[in-house]
Amino acid sequence: MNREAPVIKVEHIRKAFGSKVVLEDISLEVHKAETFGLLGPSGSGKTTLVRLLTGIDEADSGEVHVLGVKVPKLSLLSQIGYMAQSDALYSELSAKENLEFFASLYGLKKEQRNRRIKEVMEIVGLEEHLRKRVDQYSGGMKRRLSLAIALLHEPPLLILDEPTVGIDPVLRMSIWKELRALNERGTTIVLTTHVMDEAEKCDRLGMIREGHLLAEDTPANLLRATGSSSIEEAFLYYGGVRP
Ligand SMILES: Nc1ncnc2c1ncn2[C@@H]1O[C@H](COP(=O)(O)OP(=O)(O)OP(=O)(O)O)[C@@H](O)[C@H]1O
Repeated sequence: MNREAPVIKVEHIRKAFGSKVVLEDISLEVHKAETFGLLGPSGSGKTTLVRLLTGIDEADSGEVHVLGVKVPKLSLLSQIGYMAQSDALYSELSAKENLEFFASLYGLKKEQRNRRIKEVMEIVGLEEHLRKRVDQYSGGMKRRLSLAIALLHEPPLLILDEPTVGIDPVLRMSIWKELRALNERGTTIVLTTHVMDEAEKCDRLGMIREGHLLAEDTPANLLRATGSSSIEEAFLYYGGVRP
């Protein structure tokens, strides 16, 4: 049992776009140094939920607290490394210039900035492409650069929207290793995925479908509770598909 105050506390949030309800009565907690995965099919509301956590969007009702502060709060942004699904990069600039821009935004001093740029580019395996313009990057390379930017200022909370889409299995494995190392150093991670084997790697999983949180527990407990042999089967169980 984790007795520290949760890093994220979501209470009964609801979000609609026009008449379409996208999230309905979602409550969950994420604790320090865990990796919490949001698993759900396309359109289930994962991106909407993580955007509410960052404060980019606001819920219609309910509350979100991050690191003890009610969201949205501008000062929280320096505490969060957010990797959006669509890459927010300056394509006419080099990777280095992009990283320098974000580093200055986060107030990193020159020495720290240079050290971190080197470190994060090594983590994502792009150190050889530092000076290349982003418009010459492949889709997967852009994803990796976006992840590097999210890691740049060593935030205590990482919110990653589909971080490994378009990334090859070898690099994906090394990124997971790095995420684990970050956990061990105290970083809390929330990520979205619809890849089942990736979901299994999370400490806890929230299964989301059509804006409802179907279940939330460790992968092992979800398997046990549903008598499933795979996370995919457990997801189908909670979704009402019983073999
Ligand atoms: N700004 C918006 N205006 C209107 N509808 C929106 C908006 N943003 C999201 N939606 C709708 O909300 C629903 C949930 O979208 P969301 O992007 O959160 O899903 P997702 O689970 O992240 O999907 P994916 O895995 O494909 O990214 C979808 O039906 C989407 O069309």
